[in-house]
Order: sequence, then structure tokens, then C-alpha cells
Amino acid sequence: MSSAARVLPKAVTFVTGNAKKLEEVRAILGSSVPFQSLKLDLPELQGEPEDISKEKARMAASQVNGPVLVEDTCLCFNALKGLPGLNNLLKAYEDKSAFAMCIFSLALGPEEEPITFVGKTAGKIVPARGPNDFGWDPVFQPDGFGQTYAEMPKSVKNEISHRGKALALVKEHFASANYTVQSGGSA
Ligand SMILES: O=P(O)(O)OP(=O)(O)OP(=O)(O)OC[C@H]1O[C@@H](n2cnc3c(O)ncnc32)[C@H](O)[C@@H]1O
Ligand SMILES: [Mg+2]
Repeated sequence: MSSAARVLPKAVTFVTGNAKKLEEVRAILGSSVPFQSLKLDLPELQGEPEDISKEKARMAASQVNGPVLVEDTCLCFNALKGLPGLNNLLKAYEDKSAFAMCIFSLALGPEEEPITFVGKTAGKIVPARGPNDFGWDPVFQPDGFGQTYAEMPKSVKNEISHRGKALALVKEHFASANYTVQSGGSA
């Protein structure tokens, strides 16, 4: 059953200061989720990843006074019980397995409960290979692949990555929620 369209006062703002992230989000979402991007100074929060993400979305939605999407990513090491950590720390451990995790939160407005979307990709930490232009891409080799994130074509990374998986859920949500933007709200 299709639900009535929910009217948003303006297009969704994707809040990030990271140009490489933005590039991937644009490539993955295409025209399926219309958004604009904005860099905001938000405090770094402590706590459980999903709680941090929701709180970040609430703060961003009140600054923007409209719908926002925020994203946090971590490279989490199984030897450190899933904690994010420094690659050098891992040298002391036999277990190099890790997972990349991406959490998006969508807040439709400052007073609305954010909705969270999580994507994870398992892999291992390896000596760096490939171009060094996006964070830890050269040291993360996803399971089932012979290349690090940095070595693979962008389209392959986006297909299998933590970010790609989380954004597939975001896309599904937008497809079923049937949002429309109020006329006069910026595209
Ligand atoms: O403004 P925001 O969106 O918060 O951007 P950020 O650069 O602070 O990003 P995060 O805190 O989410 O990311 C923590 C680090 O992980 C890096 N990172 C994020 N996604 C990555 C990916 O897909 N591949 C490699 N490194 C990544 C990123 O460059 C940061 O150094
Ligand atoms: Mg950040």
C-alpha cells in the first residue's frame, strides 16, 4: 500500500566537511535522493555510534531548520573488540580483521526523531596499497577481494562498501516514504 506523500519544507541537506565522502554519496545516490550539501561545525560527541549519529542529526536539523542527513564512518578493529583505533596499534595483534561501518541519520526537522541506517563491510588491515587520497582506503582490504578499497575502481568500492550498503537503505527509505519538497523549497 502506498502512503500519502510527506511534504518537506525544503530539500534534504547532507551535512559533511569531507569532500571525498560527498563525492561518493553523490555517485551512489544519483538522482534517487535530491539533496544539497553543507559543512557545519558540530561538536564531536561521545557515546554509542547510533546515539552519536542521532544527536548529530538533531543538532544539524536545528541549525538548518529543515531536513538533514548526517554520516559518521569508522574503521573498527576486531582485536580491539570493535573499537576504532590507530593502524599502528594493530601491529601488536595477530588478528588483523576489521570492519568498516557507516551510520547515516535522517532527521526530517529539529523536533523529529532521527532514523538511522547502518552499513558494514568486513575485511582486514594490510600494508598500504593504492592511491592515498581518501583516509584509510589503502590499508583496508574487504573480504573476498584481492584489492584494497584504494586500489579498486570507485564503482566497485561504492557497490560493496560500508557507505554503499548504508545508502542502499537510505534509498529504500526514500523510495517508500514518498517525500515531496514544498514548492519554493530549494532543490
Ligand atoms: O564532516 P564529517 O562528515 O564528519 O567528515 P569527517 O572527515 O569528520 O569523517 P568521519 O569522522 O566520519 O570519518 C573519520 C575518518 O575516517 C575517514 N573515512 C571516512 N570514510 C572513509 C572511507 O570510505 N574510506 C577511507 N577513509 C574514510 C575520514 O577521512 C576521517 O579521517
Ligand atoms: Mg566527523
